[in-house]
Amino acid sequence: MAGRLRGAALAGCLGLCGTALALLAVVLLRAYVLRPAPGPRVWGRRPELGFELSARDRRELKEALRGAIKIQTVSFSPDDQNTTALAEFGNYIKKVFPAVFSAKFIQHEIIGEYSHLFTVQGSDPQLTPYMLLAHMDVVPASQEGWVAPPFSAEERGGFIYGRGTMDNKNSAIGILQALEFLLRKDYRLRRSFYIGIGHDEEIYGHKGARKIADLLEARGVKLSFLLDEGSAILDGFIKGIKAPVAVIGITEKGALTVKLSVEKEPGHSSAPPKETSIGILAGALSRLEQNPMPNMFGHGPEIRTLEHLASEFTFPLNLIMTNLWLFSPIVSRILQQMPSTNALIRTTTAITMFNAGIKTNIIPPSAKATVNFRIHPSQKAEEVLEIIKTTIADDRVKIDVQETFDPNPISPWDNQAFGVQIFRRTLLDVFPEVSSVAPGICIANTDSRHFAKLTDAIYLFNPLIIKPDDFLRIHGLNERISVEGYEKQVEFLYQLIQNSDIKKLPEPHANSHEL
Ligand SMILES: CCCCCCCCCCCCCCCC(=O)N[C@@H](Cc1ccccc1)C(=O)O
Ligand SMILES: [Zn+2]
Ligand SMILES: [Zn+2]
Repeated sequence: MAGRLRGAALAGCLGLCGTALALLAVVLLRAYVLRPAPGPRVWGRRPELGFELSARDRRELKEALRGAIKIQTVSFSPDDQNTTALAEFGNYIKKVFPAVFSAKFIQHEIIGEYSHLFTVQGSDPQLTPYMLLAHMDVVPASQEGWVAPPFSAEERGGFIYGRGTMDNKNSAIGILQALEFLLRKDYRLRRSFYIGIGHDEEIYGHKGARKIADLLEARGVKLSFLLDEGSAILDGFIKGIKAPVAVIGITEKGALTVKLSVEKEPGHSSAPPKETSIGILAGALSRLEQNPMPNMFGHGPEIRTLEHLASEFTFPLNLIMTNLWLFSPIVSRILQQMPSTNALIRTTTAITMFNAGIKTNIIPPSAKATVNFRIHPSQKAEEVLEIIKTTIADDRVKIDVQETFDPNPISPWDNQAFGVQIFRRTLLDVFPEVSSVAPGICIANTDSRHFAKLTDAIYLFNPLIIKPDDFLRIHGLNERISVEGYEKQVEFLYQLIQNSDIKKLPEPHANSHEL
């Protein structure tokens, strides 16, 4: 009997060890043998024109950006914009980019009073055009807390400081600068493209980008791809990855802004009711904050980001990332620890405004708050609204939806995706230190969502190397760009325009490490 028991225990143990070993074997096999091929391509041609800058070009490039930063194109709210500055910006680009404005094959139109649309006619009408998008308006900036005033464009230690240096005059001016340099070198464009520069991106883009999109749609335009702001070359954002990695947004989150309000009879504060409007609203807000929206890791493209970057991680994280089918619970717990990575895996909840009370001894008649949700790609606004109602669970709290839109559809990311291959090629040309290019999610919103009817290939990427510290400067204090970083951005755009002139993508080549 004892022998039989021992035998059974041994068999059980062997079974368990066997299962563990088999699991380990599968993990290793998947990690090292079954890794998906990155899909490299062989590109015969290099951009025709190299990006060599004279001292004069360098000065001109820097001063063009600095001049634009000094124009205070601030969007305060949908009905409060600095329209004088928006008009000045239009005059400014005309002055600074004479070749762009005088080329016979470039049509310039002003849309919605202040936005700009450039139609650059290439020599080959058979090639489907693409579009580069940017915006000129900026969010307000406080005067305090900056090392140099936010509209001074002061240069310090190799950086230009100012509102808009990263979001997003660097793109607006950078695109025009790249085209200006190409035109001055008599580059003959083959593929047509559009440049859109919106004037109200920071307040939803209804008068600028939306109108540009409507006009192009009415003209029957279809785009091979569209590139806008929204992600970057990330350096130090992800624990365990040392090298900078290019994460290109293939979708952006949706948004839902709700106004919550509670109305109550006012009265004398000496005999207060059990609950005031402020107390009731504060309770509702606290419930929203204490009960974050569900963790959706694995239901959206965030999992593809990690899979693409798996080989960038050091051991044993590389093993974990290659086997997310097994380790995703641990990974999702790690991701939710940092605000920027937490934003990738769930709909975020941000209480952004709170107003209540009129005098120290009056029971407040009303309390109001605004809560801004950014919706994970796997959810819809309607679903999020239901969760909000259930979480608040108090009929005294009135919920008004202010603005809402669902997440963008997911753009293609494969060997046939023209834009993706062009970005990869251009990154290789301009940022050789970047070894991985991965699809990702834009955690904020951009003007690009207005263009969904013109293309299914919308990509969000700024060719700038940014560190977590830089991310805090966007909409924050001391927004800045390094002069070198801006030169690289212009170089990227300069080469991207040339690379896009390719007729057809080269065939994938299994053994090449070019891309
Ligand atoms: C892996 C970790 C990921 C970290 C992400 C780092 C990404 C860095 C690039 C960030 C670019 C952000 C672009 C922001 C554009 C922007 O500010 N959009 C605004 C637009 C808007 C304005 C009013 C109301 C709704 C929406 C916004 O989203 O608030
Ligand atoms: Zn922006
Ligand atoms: Zn912004």
